Amino acid sequence: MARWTPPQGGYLKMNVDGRVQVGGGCAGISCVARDEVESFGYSNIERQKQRLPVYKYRTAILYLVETHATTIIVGETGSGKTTQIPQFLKEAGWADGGRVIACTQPRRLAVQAVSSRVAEEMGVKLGEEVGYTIRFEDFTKNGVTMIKFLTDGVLLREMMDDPLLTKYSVIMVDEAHERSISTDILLGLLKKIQRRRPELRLVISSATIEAKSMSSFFTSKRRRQMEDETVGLKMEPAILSVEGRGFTVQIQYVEEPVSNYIQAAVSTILLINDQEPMGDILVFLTGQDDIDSAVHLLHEDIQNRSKNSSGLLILPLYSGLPRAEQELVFAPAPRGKRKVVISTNIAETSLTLEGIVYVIDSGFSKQRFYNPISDIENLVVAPISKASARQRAGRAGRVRPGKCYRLYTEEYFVKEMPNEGIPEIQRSNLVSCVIQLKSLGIDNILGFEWPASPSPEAMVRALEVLYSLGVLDDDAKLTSPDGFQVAEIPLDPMIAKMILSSSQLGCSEEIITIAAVLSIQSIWVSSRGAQKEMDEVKLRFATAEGDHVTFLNVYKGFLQSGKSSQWCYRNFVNYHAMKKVLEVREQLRRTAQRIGLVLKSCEGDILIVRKAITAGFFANACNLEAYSHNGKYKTIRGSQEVYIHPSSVLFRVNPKWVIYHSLVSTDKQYMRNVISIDPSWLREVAPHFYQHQRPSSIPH
Ligand SMILES: Nc1ncnc2c1ncn2[C@@H]1O[C@H](COP(=O)(O)OP(=O)(O)OP(=O)(O)O)[C@@H](O)[C@H]1O
Repeated sequence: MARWTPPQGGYLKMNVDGRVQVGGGCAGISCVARDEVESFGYSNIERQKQRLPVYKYRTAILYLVETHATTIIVGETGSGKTTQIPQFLKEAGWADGGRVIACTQPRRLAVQAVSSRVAEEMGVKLGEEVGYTIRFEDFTKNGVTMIKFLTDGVLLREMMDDPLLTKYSVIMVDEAHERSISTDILLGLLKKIQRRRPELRLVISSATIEAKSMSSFFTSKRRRQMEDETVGLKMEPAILSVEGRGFTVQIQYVEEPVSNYIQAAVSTILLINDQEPMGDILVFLTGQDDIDSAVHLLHEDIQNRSKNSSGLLILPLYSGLPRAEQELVFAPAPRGKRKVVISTNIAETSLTLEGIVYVIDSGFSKQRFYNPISDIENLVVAPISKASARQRAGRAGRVRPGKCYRLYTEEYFVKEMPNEGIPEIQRSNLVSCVIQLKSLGIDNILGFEWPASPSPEAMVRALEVLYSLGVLDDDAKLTSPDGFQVAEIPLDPMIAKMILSSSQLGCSEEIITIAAVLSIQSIWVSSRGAQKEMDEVKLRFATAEGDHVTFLNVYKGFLQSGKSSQWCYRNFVNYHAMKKVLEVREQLRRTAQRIGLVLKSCEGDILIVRKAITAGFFANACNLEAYSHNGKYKTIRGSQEVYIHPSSVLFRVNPKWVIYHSLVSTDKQYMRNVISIDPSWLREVAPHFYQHQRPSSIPH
């Protein structure tokens, strides 16, 4: 990850381009002038709806959906696709007779935000006519919910119980341009479903999608033949382009490339605060570490220098943040305060934060990159695409005109920034994806029709891992019962396998707690500027066995305290995260019971807990280099150089053999959540995987 040296203070010089890049047209609606901004009404929802560009296309959209199996709708960000199209469909009767209209989103936060907006617009209670489902959370009512927002991942899971998705009349796949891995799998499967259920309508909506390539994906000889069978219904997709945008967003670029985007973002916040009229600020950085640094720098400024900046209300936003803290970004800023939301690209699409007038775009995001040769998946800070940059700018023009400050030059934007990002499926580990397809009965994965084909190497790697986990058999079919059970658990197959093994070993209560903690980004609060104190407190829970066992101690302490928030505060434990752990744990216990696992505690026999972890994560085993003084490990498979992350309780302890849960890549490859193991367990739990290993590298 590139780290730039901070600039020597001072504000950035921005270069205002006269052209309006985002939101230029206002769709025939006259844009409000700045002095009108404050009084721009939120009151009349109906009037707001009618102002949206998509409103003029209502009849056209309904006609196309009626007459075409698939309709592709391309429209600028803010044109009203997400919030309005499901309502049009409902009004036209697509939810009559107990049928449901689905609208998928790549991100959980967007699902929640958009569903509450639509419920508000329709004047109904969220969870009734309009509901939502995200992993571990279902806010819908059978027979009552007519419009359901859900993540694309959840819709994939629903196919396991109902492969033809029979309760849905229309499925709208929103933000298709993001090309998330689940969106791509979903598109491939929906195409298949339409062969069996031509009456199912698809609406694929996107801000920037190359409509032609999506259209050719949904066009085939077979589909043309189907037109003769489906009287009056066209199987070839229709494409509709919704002209018009939200409000004007003026774009500003830096004159010279910035050397440190965090510092540059902070300087720009202060610049806006000093020089621009009231209005909230949304900043796009890459991840929690960047965001924490920016928040820290801003707080320093508030304390040390600028009196003005005391009027700032600073709010971080990232997916690992507990829900209650995420929701703060939606609340209006107190009078006289300017809200500054510092976010990852979680806020890039579908979200409307009402007060946002200014957007600061760092030009970077954290992206997944998987190398099938080394079998390592990293989250890397990488430049965003033009499509993302436009989405980010669009967050400023949602309910009033705005400004977007791009922390890169115009020349870079025009000449170097790629138009579109690489689809996630082409840069991800495919283990979860393969098991999902297998569980849906798609046996010929290599022959599956993908909107963008994944690499054969990644596919083979995934098959190999699943085979070694005992999830697939020699014919690459799901094994029974293990394979089917793993597929039923809505977590990474390695975690699912760990849970399965714990049921056999008699420690499922402990392993389910660990799985719940691992599904949360972090159970610790950020150090509140007291790193040393925090490290000391952490030591109270730490064990020489590693982080997973430490989590068990924290969980135990939390229960013994009577689930006290005070206890959490004293111990630097995030109370909301622990509440989430309880929730997820309950869900996992229910899933485990449903699929026939034995729920049992090992009453403190930590050795079998570590063995169960090894049964899921044997592929992540590492060995400390002989005579290594700097804690250098090598992965058993692939011989990659890795180190224990400083946040791990095993940092500096450096046991000889360890297993990690995930890798993060900064200046080095760091293992996060690490546990020490006995290497003889590796051959015991995964004989196939380690059979070709040099005998000397794994002791018997
Ligand atoms: N929570 C909200 N509060 C106020 N206005 C909102 C809210 N949600 C949506 N809107 C209004 O509706 C407009 C359209 O939002 P919608 O999400 O439907 O657009 P979209 O075309 O799907 O854009 P995107 O591709 O960015 O999601 C917004 O620009 C905003 O004016």
